Amino acid sequence: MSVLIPDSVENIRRPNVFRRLLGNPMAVGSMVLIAAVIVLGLLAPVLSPHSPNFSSLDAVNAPVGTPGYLLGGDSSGRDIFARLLASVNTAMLSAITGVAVALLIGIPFGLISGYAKPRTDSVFSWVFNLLMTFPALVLLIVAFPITGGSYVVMMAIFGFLFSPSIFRLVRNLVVAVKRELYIDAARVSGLSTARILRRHILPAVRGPIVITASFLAGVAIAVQAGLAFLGLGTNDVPSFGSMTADAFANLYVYPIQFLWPTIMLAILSGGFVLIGNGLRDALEDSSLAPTKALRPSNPEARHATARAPHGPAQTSEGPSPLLRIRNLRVSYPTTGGQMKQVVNGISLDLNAGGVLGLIGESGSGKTQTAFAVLGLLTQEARVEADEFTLDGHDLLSGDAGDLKRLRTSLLAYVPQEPMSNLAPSFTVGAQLVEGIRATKGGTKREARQLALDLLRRVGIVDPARTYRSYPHEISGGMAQRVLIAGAIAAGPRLLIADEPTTALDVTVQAEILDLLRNLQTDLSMSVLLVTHNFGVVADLCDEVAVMRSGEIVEAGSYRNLYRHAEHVYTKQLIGAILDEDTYRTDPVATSAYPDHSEGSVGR
Ligand SMILES: Nc1ncnc2c1ncn2[C@@H]1O[C@H](COP(=O)(O)OP(=O)(O)OP(=O)(O)O)[C@@H](O)[C@H]1O
Repeated sequence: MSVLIPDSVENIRRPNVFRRLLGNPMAVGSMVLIAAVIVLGLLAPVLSPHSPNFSSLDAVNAPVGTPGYLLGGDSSGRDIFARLLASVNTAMLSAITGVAVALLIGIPFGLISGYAKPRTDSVFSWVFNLLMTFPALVLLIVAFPITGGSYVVMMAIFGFLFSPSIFRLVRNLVVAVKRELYIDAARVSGLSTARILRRHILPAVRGPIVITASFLAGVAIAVQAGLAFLGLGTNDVPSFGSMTADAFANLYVYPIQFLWPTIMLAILSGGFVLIGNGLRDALEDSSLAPTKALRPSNPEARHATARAPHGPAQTSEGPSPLLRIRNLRVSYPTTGGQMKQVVNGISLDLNAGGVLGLIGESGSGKTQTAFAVLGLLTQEARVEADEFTLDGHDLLSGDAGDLKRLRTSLLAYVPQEPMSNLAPSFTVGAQLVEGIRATKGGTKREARQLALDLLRRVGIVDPARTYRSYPHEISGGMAQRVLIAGAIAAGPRLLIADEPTTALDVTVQAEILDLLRNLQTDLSMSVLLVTHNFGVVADLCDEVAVMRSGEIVEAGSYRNLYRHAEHVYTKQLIGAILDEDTYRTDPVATSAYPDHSEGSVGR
C-alpha cells in the first residue's frame, strides 16, 4: 500500500526546534531563571542552615543579612531564606501534580473523542463540558476537608477539574488533523488506530498542548499559593502563599518580608508562560510549508500528455476481473434528512494488468468511486452495489478487519497532493520504512535498504539524501515519486492514482506519467487512474470510463473512444487535449450542457 508512515519516535523530533527555542531571549531568560530557582530549591538542605519550620525568638523579624539568616527572619522567628527554598519545591510539586493529572485525563480522552465516531465524541464531550461548568476554585475550597490538608491531593483535584480544557483543545485539534490526507494514507496502509493516534496525530497536536501545559503549570503554582494564602493547607509545608499571608500582617512594618515570596512566585508562574510561548513559536516555525515543484523544463516532454496509447488494449470483458463493480451507489445524508446520491449506479470491470482511466469534470464522482474501492469514504457515506468485488472478495460485507487486510495487501494509492500526503514531521526515509514494515514486516535495516532501492527505482537521483530529507526539503515531483515508491513497496495488484499529476508542473507531470507507465508494465499491476484530463488518459490508459454527474456516460477502449466518441461530453474532453500542434482560439463549447456550463474539463 501507499503507506508513508514514520519510523520511530526519535525520528519525529525536528532537529532545529531546540535551536529555535534558544534564539528566543524571553524563553531562554525564563528557562535560566526557573532552572536556577529549581536548583536552589533542590539544594535547600545544603544552602540553608535552618530547617524551614525551625523558629528562634532571636530571629523574630530579623533584618536581611543577620548572621545565619540571609534574608532575615519572619514574625515567628523562622528563616525566610530556608522557607523560600522549601516553597520552591512545594510550588514545583504542585505544578507537576496539577499538570500531570490534567494531561493524563485530557490527552487520551481528547484523542479518542476527536478520532472516534460521532456518538462516542458526543458522550465524551458532554461529560467534559459538564465538568467544565463546575466552578473549580470553589470546589477546591469545598473539597479541602477531604484532602486532609495535603496540597498534593488538592493539586490532583485541580488537575482533574482543569482536564476539560486539555480535553477540548486536543479533541478540536484531532478533528482538524484527522482530515489530513496523510492520515488517510496511514489508514489505508492498515495501521491501527492506536498507532495512528500515537505516531501521527499526537505529534501533530503537541505544540498547542505544550503551550497550554505551560500556562497550566503557571496557574497551578498561583492557585496553590492562593489557597495557602487563604489558610487552606497544612502549616507544616511552607509555600509562597503561607509566606505572603504571614508577611501581609507585617506589610507596613516589614514590607521586605512580602517581597521575597512574591518575586519568586512571579518568576515561576510567569516564567512557565514565557517558556510555553517560546516553545510554541519554535514548533510553529519548524512546521514547514510544502514547497512548489520547480524543475528545469524539458521541451520534449510536452508530447507526453497527448500521445497515442501504448501497448495492447486490455479488454474489460474478462471472466473474473480484479475489480468488478455493478450498480455502485454512494450517497450522503443531507441536513433535510434525505440521502443525496453522488455516485448513481456505475458499473465497471478492471482486469489484472489493465489500465482504466476514470475521467470526468470536477464533482462527477470519480474520487468517490476510487475512495469506495479504497475504503476511505467518511463514516456517514452509504455505499451500496449489486456487486463490488476485489479479487473475488466482496467489499461490502464481511469482517471490517479482513477487508482492511485485503485492501492493504492488494491495493495501493497515489494521491493528488503529494505534499499533503507526507507527514511534515517525519523524514521521507522514516515514513517509507514504517510503511514498508507495516505491510511487509522485516527488520528496520531491511526496510531501509528496500526504501533506498525503491527511491532509486522511481528515478530519484540521490536516494540517500532524499531518504534523510523532510518533506519540505524536496520538490513536489520528488514527493510524488516518494509516494509512488511507498505505493509499490508491497507489490500491489491494483494501483489507484487520483489525479497524480494535477498538483505538478507540466514537465514533471510528463515524468511522473512515464514513471507510472514503466512501473505498470514492469510490475504487471492494474491501474485505476482518476483524472479530469483526457491527455493523461491518452498517455496511460487502455480503457476509459467517462463520468458525469455520478454516472458513466460512455466507456470503452481508449482508441475506440478517441476516434468514435458518441457522447458530446466525451467529445468535449477529447477536444480539450492540447499538444504542440494545437492552438486553441475558441473556448470549449458548453452549450450542450447549459446546466453545467461552468464545469471544468481541463481544470
Ligand atoms: N462528505 C460528503 N458529503 C456530501 N457530499 C460529498 C461528500 N464528499 C463528496 N461529496 C460530493 O460528491 C460529489 C462527487 O465528488 P468527487 O470528489 O468524487 O468528485 P470528483 O469527480 O473526484 O471531482 P474532483 O476532481 O474535484 O475531486 C461532489 O458533488 C461532492 O460535493
